[in-house]
Amino acid sequence: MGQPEVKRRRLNTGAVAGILHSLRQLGPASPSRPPEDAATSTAIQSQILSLIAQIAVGIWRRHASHFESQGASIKNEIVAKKVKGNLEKAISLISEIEEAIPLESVSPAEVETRPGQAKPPVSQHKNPIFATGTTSLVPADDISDVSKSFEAQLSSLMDLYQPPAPAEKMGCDAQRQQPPLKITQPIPNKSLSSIQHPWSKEVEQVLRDQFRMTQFRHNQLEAIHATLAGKDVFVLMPTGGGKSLCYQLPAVIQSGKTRGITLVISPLISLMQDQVEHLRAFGIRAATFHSETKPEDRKHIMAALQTPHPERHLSLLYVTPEIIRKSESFQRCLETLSHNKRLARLVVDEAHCVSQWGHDFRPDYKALGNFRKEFPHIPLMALTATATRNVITNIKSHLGMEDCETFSQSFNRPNLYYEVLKKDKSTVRDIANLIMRKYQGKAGIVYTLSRKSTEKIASKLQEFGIAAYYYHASVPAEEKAATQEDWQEGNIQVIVATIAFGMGIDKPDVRFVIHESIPKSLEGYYQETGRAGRDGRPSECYLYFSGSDVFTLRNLIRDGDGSEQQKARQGNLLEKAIAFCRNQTDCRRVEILRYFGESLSAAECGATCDNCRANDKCEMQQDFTKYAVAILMLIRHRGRLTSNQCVNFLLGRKASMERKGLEQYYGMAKRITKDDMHRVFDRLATGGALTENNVTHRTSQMVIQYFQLGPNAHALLSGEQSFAMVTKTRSDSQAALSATEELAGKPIPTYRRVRFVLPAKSREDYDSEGGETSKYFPRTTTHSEPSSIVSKYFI
Ligand SMILES: Nc1ncnc2c1ncn2[C@@H]1O[C@H](COP(=O)(O)OP(=O)(O)OP(=O)(O)O)[C@@H](O)[C@H]1O
Repeated sequence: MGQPEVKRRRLNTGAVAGILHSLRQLGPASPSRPPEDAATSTAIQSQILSLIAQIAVGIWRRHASHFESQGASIKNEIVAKKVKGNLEKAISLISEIEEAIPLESVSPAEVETRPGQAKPPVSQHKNPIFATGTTSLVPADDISDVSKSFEAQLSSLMDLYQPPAPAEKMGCDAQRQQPPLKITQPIPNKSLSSIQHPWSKEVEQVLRDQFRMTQFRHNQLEAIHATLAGKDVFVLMPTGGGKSLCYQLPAVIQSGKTRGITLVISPLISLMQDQVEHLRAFGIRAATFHSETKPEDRKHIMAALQTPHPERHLSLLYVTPEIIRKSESFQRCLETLSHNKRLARLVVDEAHCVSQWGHDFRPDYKALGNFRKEFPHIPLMALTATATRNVITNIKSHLGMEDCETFSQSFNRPNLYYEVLKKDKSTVRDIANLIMRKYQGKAGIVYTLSRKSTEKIASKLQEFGIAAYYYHASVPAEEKAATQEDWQEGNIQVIVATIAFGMGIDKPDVRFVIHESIPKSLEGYYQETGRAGRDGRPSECYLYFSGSDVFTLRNLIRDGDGSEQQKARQGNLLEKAIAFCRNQTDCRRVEILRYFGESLSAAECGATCDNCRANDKCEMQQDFTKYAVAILMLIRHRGRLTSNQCVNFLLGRKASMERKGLEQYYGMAKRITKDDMHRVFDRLATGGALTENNVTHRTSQMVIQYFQLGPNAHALLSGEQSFAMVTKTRSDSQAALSATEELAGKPIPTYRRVRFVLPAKSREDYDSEGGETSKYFPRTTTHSEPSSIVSKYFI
């Protein structure tokens, strides 16, 4: 029987228009909705609009040949309409494009034999939005790929847009049952009245009257309840998610299980001061205590802490970890506080600084490990926006809070677009053009590696007429504050900075973050890009990648003062960042989230990264079964292995592993790239063929990320299942990036032969994370464990 002919389906703009009509009917803020909903509604509408524009551009790209003459102008117009927020016009332009695309007949056989794609059922689309008239949907169609991801995102946005449920049905339980909210917006219509705790009423009142907020964001209330109940709490929230409220609000509650002062450890003096000013504006008593606090203020604070009711003088005290470590008189105050049962909790902000495994370890944070031993009954709260699973294990074990309540949230920042570009001699000019073309009057940050290059790039941008200014650790404090303020107020458009700039920045409308050079780790990259789009509106992140930057960073690590183990750790973080840059296949959003142990389907990216958007990819389905099985066999043989041990052995690279009995596997993957082998490994882990087992090393306290066989290993080992992976390359950029790869991809031994040592002067030119901190918390060589190999140079 002849198979029916199907037609490629187009995006149904009529249905899209229908959705927008319903959105308008729902209204931005109906009288029954609390005011915060208006912001939510606007943010959702703007995301829907952005999706529509992305689809339009996607369709245009895929069918550019049909619009030789008018294509570019239509695309530009759509982008312009998107910027102006004109929904109707954007939709009608999509229709115009659609009209120009002829429906093509495709035989099912052709659809089925397309390489690298699963067999699609030829059926009507399940979602009525996309099931149109008589035209059948062929999911393998490239347009429907776009519409599928659009559909997924749109339906989750529509879920957020549901009319409010009756107040009595909402409450703590109702909120817990909600799927994790990926957009960091206040949870709409959450009733506070049904929360049953002795402190519930007071919490509600303080939120409204003192913090002047109407809603809690995702996990805030849960974290507050847990700490008020005297439990240890670990809060993982994306940048800008609202971590501060989780400890600031409980600090003023009188009806919790623990009373008195909330002690907050924070790594940056300027950050503390901002927080204290903010709290004082709300009428909350707060103070800072650090190396620069005037003696009379210190005396005053310490006297207050020793009174029977210190909370009458202070609710929150922000201190640097260095004070906890060094000041004996402060230690005595803490003992008195604890003895008087007036130390309500210890809060460790930016808790990733505790972990030597993380990207921004601070030796002074290490001393916090003693707190639990000295004050076993004081509840702890640790908060961070960037921590991989093993860093989390490390922080908890170091602070002695393994049994804490953990509140984690998706790290996904759906409004951010990610793109990696090739860096060459004209990069600064390209950056200037990009800013002038796309970001007229919009704020942004350009990150670069060295202090000198911040100054050079800023002056180059100024030559183009861009209001740019530099910022790095050795800029005098007053100038730094003035630069930040000017940028915050819009007098400076672009800050060109080392990583010294950023911690604690709460500017909502940063529209772009450009990395002019590769970041030292993906945690750093996530944190730095996280400064864009805190208002939830679409914003872009560009990273310029070059082999010479990799070369510089590898040498900085190699020539650092740390132990071999520490260098290996720093090297590992950098290698992951390099692999991310060189990857032209996988969705960048998926890769970032995978790094933090979170899984997301590429469809959910909705073409908001360069790899998902690229239409010049050449796809190939490759069978990697023998390599996947080899990984599993090695791990079965050894019980557990790290991904590097395993991959290096198969690649035939220097491996510490005993080869006896495993000779057949050593070097068997020589022809495969290291990145592809890591991709195979990662996919086995996400597919359940491997399971992660993080182990804290007893003596060094390092967390080692081991992998063991997982429940789905058997199917591969028994030959029941094969393992294929799509490899894609991008035709134009491939040549360009592989040229840089030639340098970047070279193993370290090559550099050893041509020993390259950065002159000491140039090493000083690089900043560590929170470069300002180094000034206040000098990391001297007397410390046995330097904070970070790279940062050692910069202090
Ligand atoms: N429930 C809420 N309702 C409205 N605004 C809120 C709420 N919670 C926090 N905010 C606001 O959100 C912004 C970000 O909060 P906050 O500075 O605590 O984020 P963060 O998680 O510490 O971010 P980062 O990791 O980047 O420092 C602040 O302006 C804060 O006032």
